[in-house]
Amino acid sequence: MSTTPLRKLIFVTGNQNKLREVQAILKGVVELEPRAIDLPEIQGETHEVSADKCRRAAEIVQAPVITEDTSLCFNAMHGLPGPYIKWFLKKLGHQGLIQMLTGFDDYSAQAVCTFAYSAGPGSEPILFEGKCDGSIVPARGPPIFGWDAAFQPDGYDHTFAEMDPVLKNTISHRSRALAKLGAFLETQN
Ligand SMILES: O=c1nc[nH]c2c1ncn2[C@H]1C[C@H](O)[C@@H](COP(=O)(O)OP(=O)(O)OP(=O)(O)O)O1
Ligand SMILES: [Mg+2]
Repeated sequence: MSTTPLRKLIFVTGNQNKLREVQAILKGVVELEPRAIDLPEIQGETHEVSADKCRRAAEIVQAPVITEDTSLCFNAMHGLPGPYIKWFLKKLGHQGLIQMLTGFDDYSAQAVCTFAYSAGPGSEPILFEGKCDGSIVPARGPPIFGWDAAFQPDGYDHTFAEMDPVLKNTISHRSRALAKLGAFLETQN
């Protein structure tokens, strides 16, 4: 019985926690070559930020590449902070995120993950989006990965930070986006 060699792909990200999850989810599908480059990010909607990151990454590595951008969208705030969540979290912490919503009284939120694939420099990125509905809660669980401790997915009693990582990786925004990316990569050869 012959086995097809795994497809290799460069994943540009400055975030080790993302990388760990993506490697776990894509295990056996794609062999990732990580590049820890912190790409500049434009302002705009999530899909615009994602596509721009991928174009820049393809220029830098001069090869096929994937990048990813994650948004945390508060429904009460019509999707904000969205792609700017990194800076809100950095300045305000978990407690500040929930305080932002006390005036609205609506704590529902959506985690959105957008992968982008470019076949190389000058090749327009293709996007793969995954979403997970939930709510912003007082932080519970180890504060290891971003806002995981403050996000509780709908239908579960635990925050992402409290969950077994295997469970997070089966229900998360990231796993849903990667299911689409994986299916696309299967069609490429
Ligand atoms: O599943 C997640 N659970 C909790 N927090 C998360 C998750 N995924 C991203 N995050 C955090 C990281 C950063 O604070 C912001 C997204 O910003 P984002 O620009 O996509 O990530 P980043 O700058 O850390 O890495 P990259 O070099 O790939 O852009 O939300
Ligand atoms: Mg970033």
